[in-house]
Amino acid sequence: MNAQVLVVDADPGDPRPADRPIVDVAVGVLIAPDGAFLLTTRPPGKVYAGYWEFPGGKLEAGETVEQALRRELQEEIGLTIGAVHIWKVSLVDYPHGLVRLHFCKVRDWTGDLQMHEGQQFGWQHLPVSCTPVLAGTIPVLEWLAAEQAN
Ligand SMILES: Nc1nc2c([nH]c(=O)n2[C@H]2C[C@H](O)[C@@H](COP(=O)(O)OP(=O)(O)OP(=O)(O)O)O2)c(=O)[nH]1
Repeated sequence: MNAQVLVVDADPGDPRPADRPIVDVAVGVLIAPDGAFLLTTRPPGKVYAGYWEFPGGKLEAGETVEQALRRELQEEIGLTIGAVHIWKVSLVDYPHGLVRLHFCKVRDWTGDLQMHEGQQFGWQHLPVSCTPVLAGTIPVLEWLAAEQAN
């Protein structure tokens, strides 16, 4: 595995197989006109429940990243999104699986925000006030900070 993989909660006594399948995930970085971005908590019953992340979910068979993002944001938070700009892709090695995260910027949407899975949500600016943030999500905050510094 190359150096660009973020390894999370590694257990030296229980190495992970090198040939695990990669699970693709579409993630929405929803940015409001005032620059605030939406974070939500992982729902009860999921791995890392209660951790803060950007809304999104796994691609289903045959879906593009954009299609999956549209479906997930409708299902999870009740929003119909407009244009999707694929921004960054990262690979994260968790105990539960190896995921490839496709972070997409979204600046327009319609609908009322509804937490269909019992999540909490917050419109955040940097530095974020919510904690804990999911390990695979922390780099996004760094990318946003780097953009703001430019
Ligand atoms: N949505 C989202 N997932 C993230 C982020 N950062 C990060 O490492 N992940 C990881 C956590 C999970 O391993 C994976 C998302 O899988 P998930 O289980 O939440 O996806 P899903 O909603 O399709 O869930 P399900 O079908 O298993 O119910 O991506 C992020 O910012 N947002």
